[in-house]
Amino acid sequence: MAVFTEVSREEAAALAQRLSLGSLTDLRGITAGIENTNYFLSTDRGEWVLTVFERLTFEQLPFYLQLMKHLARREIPVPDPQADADGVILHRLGGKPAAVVNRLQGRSQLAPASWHCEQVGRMLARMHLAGRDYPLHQPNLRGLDWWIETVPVVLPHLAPEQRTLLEDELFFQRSVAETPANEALPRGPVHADLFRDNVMFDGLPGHEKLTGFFDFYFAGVDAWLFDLAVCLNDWCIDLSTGRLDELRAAAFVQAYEDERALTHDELRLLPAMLRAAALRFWISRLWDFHLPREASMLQPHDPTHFERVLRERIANPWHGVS
Ligand SMILES: Nc1ncnc2c1ncn2[C@@H]1O[C@H](COP(=O)(O)OP(=O)(O)O)[C@@H](O)[C@H]1O
Ligand SMILES: N[C@@H](CCOP(=O)(O)O)C(=O)O
Repeated sequence: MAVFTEVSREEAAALAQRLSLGSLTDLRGITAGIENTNYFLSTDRGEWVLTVFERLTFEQLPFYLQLMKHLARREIPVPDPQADADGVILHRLGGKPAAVVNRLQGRSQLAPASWHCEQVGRMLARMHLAGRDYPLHQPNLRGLDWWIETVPVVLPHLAPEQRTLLEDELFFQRSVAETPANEALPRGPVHADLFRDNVMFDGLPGHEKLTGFFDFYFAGVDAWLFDLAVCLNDWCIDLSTGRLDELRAAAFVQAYEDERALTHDELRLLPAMLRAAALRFWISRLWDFHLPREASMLQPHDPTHFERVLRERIANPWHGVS
């Protein structure tokens, strides 16, 4: 259950009115999600999602909300934060930060085929290009510095062969990070967590169309290739073995490249970046699993999945579409 902060109908109606969204007709708590309180808010003018932020602060939120606004203005289908008459998009409910965004239609595609991957790949590249002139800056807070800080915290909970893998991979990634090729990678705002459950599709089975990307609260400025690698590891994978599914991966990358061709350095670093993306989520899942935060209400994700993916990416490097 992900309603940590109760919002009354009166509070929601007043906020909807202030944002010129019409008269409230329905307010329903959303059970999915682990970080924030989310409600579907309906008015006589449409459907919206009201989020009360439980972890992110008033100081941190402008980077994420303004990024969504920036992308929405450039016709990337992402939730568009609604402004009041003064242009303010960050609101306050129960003393906590809150936002209202438009509701994306449809549902997540949890068993994607090539045509879903193509649509996500194409839109990912468009999103990267649309973010080039985004003026705010925040690093990827789950990047290399965070791995260096967190690996020693999780190591004591691991078996000897897992420790070796984790330490060796961190060493490898630190060396890659210092190379000129890595420094030359094109960068900009990235979603950094664009898994299947953060994308919506709508339409009849077999004919689904992408309706949007959401949950931008791990976004930051990083290499575009990192975003691509995170997606390949989730959208184009055989979940039981961790192997990349060549067909879906090729469809994803080709569609991405229809919008933006990968550079020579990106192609060269793709195998290392697929390892980096697996490492990132192995570390965060280990951290959630062994050091659960007090407020966490849901079962942590299985860390062994990303350990398997990492071993697989090391054993069978994937160099992209030839
Ligand atoms: N803009 C949106 N449009 C449609 N559904 C949304 C939107 N934002 C969130 N949701 C729904 O709410 C659920 C929880 O959102 P999520 O961002 O994953 O929460 P949390 O930040 O708590 O992890 C999603 O799985 C999705 O079903
Ligand atoms: N995608 C990550 C978890 C991030 O949490 P989210 O539910 O907010 O997307 C993972 O699978 O480990």
